[in-house]
Amino acid sequence: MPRVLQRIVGLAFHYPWLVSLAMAASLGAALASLALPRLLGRAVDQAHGLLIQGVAHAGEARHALLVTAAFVIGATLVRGAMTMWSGYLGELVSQKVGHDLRLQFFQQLQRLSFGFHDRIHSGDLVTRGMLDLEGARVFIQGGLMPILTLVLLLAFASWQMLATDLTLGLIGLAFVPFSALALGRMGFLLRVTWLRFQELMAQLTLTMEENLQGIRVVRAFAGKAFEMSKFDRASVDALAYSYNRITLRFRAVAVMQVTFNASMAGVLWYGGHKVAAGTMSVGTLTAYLAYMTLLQGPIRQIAMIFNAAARATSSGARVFEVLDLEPEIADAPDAKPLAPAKGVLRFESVDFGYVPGKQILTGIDFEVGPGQTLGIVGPPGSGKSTIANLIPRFYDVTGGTITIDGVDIRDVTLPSLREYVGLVQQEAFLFDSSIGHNVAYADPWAEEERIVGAAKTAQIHEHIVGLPADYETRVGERGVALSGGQRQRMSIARGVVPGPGVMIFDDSTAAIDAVTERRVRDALAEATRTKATIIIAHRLSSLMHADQIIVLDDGMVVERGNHAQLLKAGGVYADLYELQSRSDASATLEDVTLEGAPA
Ligand SMILES: Nc1ncnc2c1ncn2[C@@H]1O[C@H](COP(=O)(O)OP(=O)(O)OP(=O)(O)O)[C@@H](O)[C@H]1O
Repeated sequence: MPRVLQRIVGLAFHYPWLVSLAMAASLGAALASLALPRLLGRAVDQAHGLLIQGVAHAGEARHALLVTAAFVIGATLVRGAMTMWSGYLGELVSQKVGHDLRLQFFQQLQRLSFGFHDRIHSGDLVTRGMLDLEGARVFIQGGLMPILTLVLLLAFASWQMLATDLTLGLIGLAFVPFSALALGRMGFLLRVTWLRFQELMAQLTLTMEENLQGIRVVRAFAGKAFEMSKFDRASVDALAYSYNRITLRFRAVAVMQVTFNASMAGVLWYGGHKVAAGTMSVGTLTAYLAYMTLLQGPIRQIAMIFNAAARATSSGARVFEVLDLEPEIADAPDAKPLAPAKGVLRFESVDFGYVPGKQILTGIDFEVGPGQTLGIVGPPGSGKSTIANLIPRFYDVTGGTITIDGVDIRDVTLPSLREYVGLVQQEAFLFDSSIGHNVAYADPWAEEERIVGAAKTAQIHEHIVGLPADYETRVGERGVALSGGQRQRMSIARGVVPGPGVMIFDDSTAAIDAVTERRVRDALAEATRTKATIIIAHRLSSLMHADQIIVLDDGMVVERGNHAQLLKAGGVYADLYELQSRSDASATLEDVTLEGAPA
């Protein structure tokens, strides 16, 4: 059995009692089924006896026939009840395993580092967590549970047929090698087909997800036809693989059915001759045929089991591939919770690259203590957000160190570090939940006054109280009911609630108008009075009050000082300030470089 299937079976055995009961019920169903051919054979012989003996022993024979008939009914009832129980318990176990796997998968997605999420698209992960996981789950009820009944039925019926009459038994089982060959071929090809099908489903999910997220862009740029053709291509390919799968399955079923029917005809022909010659009773031949009929259902089912096994092998491999990953960023074995004394954040010769061989940051040095503000400015792509991502250890530095009060952040536990570092990101993502829940996301037990206080700091309180259910108002999917600036202010409020020791604002006021931004800034200055604060911005008015400003270019610090010192130095910062205060407040350092120094 492939390792993936062994693992799935292992998961089912986390419920040993349920599995044992289901197996016992399967066993009961198989035994009851196996009793039927013999009973039927006996009934035929008894009826035949009644026919040839005439009235001589009619009462006795009729009684015997009735007893056999009662046994047939009893065996049928037992088989029905046991089949129902094994089906019910099998489904129960598989649902429990599905639930466990879903939880493990979701937990793993939370554990895995940003580097992993950069590499694998969320659409692919959604497919693995839903469709592939389902493929692994259904193997338990559709593959593992019926297998015991099938093996028992096949083994016992074959043995009975061979033991009663070897030649007739061999004729009856002649279909087995052909069926095994057809099944083996089908199983191998199906595994490949299922894998490709799952990959295509991931591609479809990805396209659909991207389209829903970017529906405004698609509509604005009339991209409907292009997106439709992209989706259609993947969908047509997936359909082709589905056809391929169905064809493979039905081809194998056809081989099995034809060879089975040929064997059955052989049994009738050879057995008929024996009955005619008086060397076999009609009842024995009937029992033979009944055994073969009994095998017909399982043989059809075997094709389905092979299909379920092939699907589970490819689907399970995709699920376990994610579950087996170790997060690149994890607590060191001897990590201790962060216990900051003063709360001084220091970058010492920090180098970083997202991928090997492509350096993004080089030799970054700075220090920011409690009550101090560091401003970071630089052209787009110069590495400002990357600096912000390194502080809560979304990624680890590739050179140098980041310390808090002299302790390397790689030596402290991740939860304590991330609790200590508050990051208000560029993209103001909001959950589909109430305003209050969104603001208090980092601390769901925050008292109302803290939530309201944070909203007031972010200058969004007035707007919230004007909404139909103020703090209970639901924010639409991804916060579409709010404007860009309102979402950014919500995001600032959310960053302020937990009251972390280091606050980082990554271009988090870009969508807010200049007047409101000034008010946010003043309120934030008060709220972050005792914290180490980092402000990343293109608009210099957002960070000119900072104690220290660093100017980044291509991942390196090219200028450093406070606003007055930088103006005096007359470098790119001074040029940008000139440009922004003269005309264009949204001008960036890229514009300065493009334009050259303003006149
Ligand atoms: N997850 C990532 N994987 C690989 N490269 C990345 C990743 N994120 C950013 N980069 C690259 O790192 C460089 C710095 O990006 P970063 O987002 O830090 O710039 P930035 O200065 O914040 O830009 P902006 O002002 O536009 O926000 C860019 O060249 C970018 O393409």
